[in-house]
Amino acid sequence: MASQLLNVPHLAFFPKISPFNPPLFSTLKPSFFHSTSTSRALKTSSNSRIINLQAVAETSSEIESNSATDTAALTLRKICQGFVPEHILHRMEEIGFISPTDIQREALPTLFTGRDCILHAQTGSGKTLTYLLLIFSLINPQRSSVQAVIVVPTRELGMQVTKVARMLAAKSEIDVKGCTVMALLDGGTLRRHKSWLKAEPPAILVATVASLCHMLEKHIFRLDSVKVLVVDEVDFLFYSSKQVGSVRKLLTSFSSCDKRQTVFASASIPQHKHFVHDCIQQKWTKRDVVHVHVSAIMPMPLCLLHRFVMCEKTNKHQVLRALLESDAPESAIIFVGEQSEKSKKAGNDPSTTLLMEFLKTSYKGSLEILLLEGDMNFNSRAASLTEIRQGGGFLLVSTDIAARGIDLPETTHIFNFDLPQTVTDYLHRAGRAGRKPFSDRKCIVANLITAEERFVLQRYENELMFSCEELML
Ligand SMILES: Nc1ncnc2c1ncn2[C@@H]1O[C@H](COP(=O)(O)OP(=O)(O)OP(=O)(O)O)[C@@H](O)[C@H]1O
Repeated sequence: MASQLLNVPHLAFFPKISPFNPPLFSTLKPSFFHSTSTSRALKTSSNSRIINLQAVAETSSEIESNSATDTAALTLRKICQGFVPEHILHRMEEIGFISPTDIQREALPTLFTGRDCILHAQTGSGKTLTYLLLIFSLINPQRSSVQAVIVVPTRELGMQVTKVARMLAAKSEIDVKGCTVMALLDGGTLRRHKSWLKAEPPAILVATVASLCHMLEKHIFRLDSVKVLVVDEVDFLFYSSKQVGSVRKLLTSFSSCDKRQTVFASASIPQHKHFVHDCIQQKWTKRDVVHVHVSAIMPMPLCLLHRFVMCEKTNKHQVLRALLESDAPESAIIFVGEQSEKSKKAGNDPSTTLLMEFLKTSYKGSLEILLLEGDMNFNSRAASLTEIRQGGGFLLVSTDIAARGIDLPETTHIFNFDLPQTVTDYLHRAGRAGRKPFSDRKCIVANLITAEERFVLQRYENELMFSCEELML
């Protein structure tokens, strides 16, 4: 193991809080929200709509948990017994899911009562298993209809969720028919899926928004028999993707919140009180939706140690190589910014290509160098992740496409070769490391910044409440 990683001094967390720069990540706002989170009635900047948050408080409720209570004896089996079929519980334990994570302990009892929930917990905290256990508690594999839909933002996340669902649903003697899980993802062969959906609908459908809406608009199937609708990375789908219109349609036109249980999940729900309000007002959820907020005062996992190296833009490749040599990560993701339209038009090579070329010629370590970016075709994207999952250490050069939801538990280091554009992006990129729920292993998030970018990183530190140590090379 790398000496750098083992010898990192224990960082005390002294968030830099100033009255002008409030540290509450929960008050982060998409640009169309007013910034004052404390007032009861707020005006949105875009349409002067008055929001009465009191109304939200009267209907929905919030479970806020910041510390792990003494529940050593509480197992996932105990929480799920009587709700989740025995053969799923057995599989769950075979895979190694024995003790509940905080979100599983806090949310599952509420989910089993049938209430809509917003699962709001740190990256790598086990939200996927939480909603999958709910789904397995509700579906009947003997029925030939789509009973649960999980909506995800990217094909990669869809493949990952499908894999976990299939692992849990693996055929058993009890469940003779087996529970079918279909991945309906952008870039797939929709023709084959159309016939499959019509002939033998799967019990669980994991889908990206565009592919799902295409099938619904073409009347290939309907959501009538859907008991649970999950939207994973919900804030991304609502605030950052171009598909927000389709997501809204999915929640209100193609199905009704009264007829299903709705679950939203993310590690970041900016302005969550407004979001809960919108859920109720827009009928995305029922009125008594529960916001389960775990580690509300600690948005990022404590096992992440954050550092920065100040350097010239022109010197970043060399600095990265020096960091790779000194830290010798077991596996790492190197995040690079998207190429701008202007740079594309000018015919420049994207930073990802330049970095790949540099690493291939000058990195002398043993890790496999792989690339993942949106412009690659779907097959190459799948090949990169498949190679990673086959084991062995990797250096994955990626744009933000790998920042959401991707679970590569062996990742010990994140390098922000380019600083992320937003504080939310920082949280999700950093959260690709430190993904072993009960491990106290420290992981490193290293930022390569220019002097002018220091204040941006400082802002991220304030808002996400972490402290970044300067590293001198
Ligand atoms: N109860 C458990 N015991 C052990 N490992 C678990 C448990 N629950 C989940 N995990 C593991 O924790 C890791 C992170 O889980 P998951 O991908 O669901 O995180 P997440 O909360 O969805 O994170 P993100 O917000 O980044 O998407 C996975 O490798 C998963 O297998």
